[in-house]
Amino acid sequence: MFRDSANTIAPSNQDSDKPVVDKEQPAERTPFFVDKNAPHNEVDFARIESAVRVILEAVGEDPDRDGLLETPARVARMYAEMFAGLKSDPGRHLAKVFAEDYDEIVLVRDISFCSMCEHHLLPFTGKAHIAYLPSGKVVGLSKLARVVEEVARRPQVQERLTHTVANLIEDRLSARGVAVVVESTHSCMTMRGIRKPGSLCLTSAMRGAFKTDPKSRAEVLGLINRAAS
Ligand SMILES: Nc1nc2c(ncn2[C@@H]2O[C@H](COP(=O)(O)OP(=O)(O)OP(=O)(O)O)[C@@H](O)[C@H]2O)c(=O)[nH]1
Ligand SMILES: [Zn+2]
Repeated sequence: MFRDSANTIAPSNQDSDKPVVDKEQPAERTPFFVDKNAPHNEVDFARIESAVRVILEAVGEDPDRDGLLETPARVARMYAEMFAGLKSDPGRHLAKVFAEDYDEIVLVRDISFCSMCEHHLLPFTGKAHIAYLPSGKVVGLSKLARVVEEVARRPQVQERLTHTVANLIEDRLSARGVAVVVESTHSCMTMRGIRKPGSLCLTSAMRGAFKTDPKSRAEVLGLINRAAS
């Protein structure tokens, strides 16, 4: 992330204590924080907006009442954000690697994510833990979180999220082993339907040595499950 200079506030002038906005900045401004690597997906805003109007009418609401006037546009923006990873290639984050003579476990734990259940279009949120056994090259740690973030931004089931991340890391890093464990709460099980707040869904995908060698598997699961110190 970086701070966009176009959005900086000029120092106070002598007449007022209030900061003044730099006159040089363009009328159309980019967001204050811009993450150039964030996933991006164009959605059809107009169609989402008209669909949301239809849904509001169908549930007995008046989409023209004050409080709901901007709701269709808000929902369209929300879907653009929630589904930003739909057409992107999350593997691109694993393209830059560093040669490193290290062949033990690399684990990034507790990567928070928010995804969307494809059955109900309700969020499921939780944490992903990613471990791999490098084969001569390592990747920047943040890139593992970027992969999770991007794969999460799709409508899906947790199982697919889990094995998609594992496959990407195995393929792109030629890792000797990959372990991905995902734990999350599904709103469709807590807010509606069976209504079981507190229920947790755990999924795992093991590849290479973590799948075939019980000792490696036990070691990585021990690290993942280790209580935070
Ligand atoms: N395997 C799996 N199931 C999921 C996931 N997210 C939601 N589900 C389940 O998808 C199922 C959809 O079941 P359906 O019977 O088609 O839909 P439903 O009548 O709304 O189901 P209920 O939630 O039981 O009311 C439900 O059991 C959900 O709990 C997921 O990530 N993985
Ligand atoms: Zn669901």
